[in-house]
Amino acid sequence: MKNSANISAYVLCGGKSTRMQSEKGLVLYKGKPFIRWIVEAIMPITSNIILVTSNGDYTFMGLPMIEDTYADKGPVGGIFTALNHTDTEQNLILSCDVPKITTSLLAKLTTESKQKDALITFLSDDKNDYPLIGVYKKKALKTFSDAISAEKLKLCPLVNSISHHKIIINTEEKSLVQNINSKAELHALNLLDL
Ligand SMILES: Nc1nc2c(ncn2[C@@H]2O[C@H](COP(=O)(O)OP(=O)(O)OP(=O)(O)O)[C@@H](O)[C@H]2O)c(=O)[nH]1
Repeated sequence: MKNSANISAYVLCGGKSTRMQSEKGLVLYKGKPFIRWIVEAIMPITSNIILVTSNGDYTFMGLPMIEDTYADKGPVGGIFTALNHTDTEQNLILSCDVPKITTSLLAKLTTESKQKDALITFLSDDKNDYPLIGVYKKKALKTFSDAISAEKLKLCPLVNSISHHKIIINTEEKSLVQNINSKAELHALNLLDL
């Protein structure tokens, strides 16, 4: 069931892709660009999907695109741009480097987020937080604006410093949230999942 009136989705496609050395959201997993895998996983949750990027190479997706309000502020700047733009309380925010993400994991995230008062709900495991697979309330905007003013641009400490709820993923789900940052990781992914 679509609930596009209640939730927006923003995929962050900015940054430098230094480790991948080519635009991360456009590299191929099983012959399909990362961005397409991610958007297809989001579609059953909401059709209100926006890409946060100024890179015209993403226009083939046929989705709205918005530019960062503040350039070169990393994911914190991308999230600010999304929360400043949105007109929904709930906002699914994803990075463009998680091609194995699934609709069912995103549905778990969005459902739990609605039941919690926390400003941010995101996935986590025993070692890592995954704040770029998260739901951010519009009310979190001030946190991001303050962080940019103070040049506090590290996302993990920031999300842990305000009201948040972590959804602990199980062992099988760990491979679904893997972010692919380099050519070596991409190569391994395509080899393992052939
Ligand atoms: N809109 C926007 N997205 C960003 C920005 N910086 C990073 N991102 C996105 O945030 C996610 C995580 O990015 P990182 O892996 O931390 O950084 P990166 O610049 O993409 O890659 P590296 O240069 O290899 O660190 C990815 O989806 C990026 O596209 C930014 O300044 N603006």
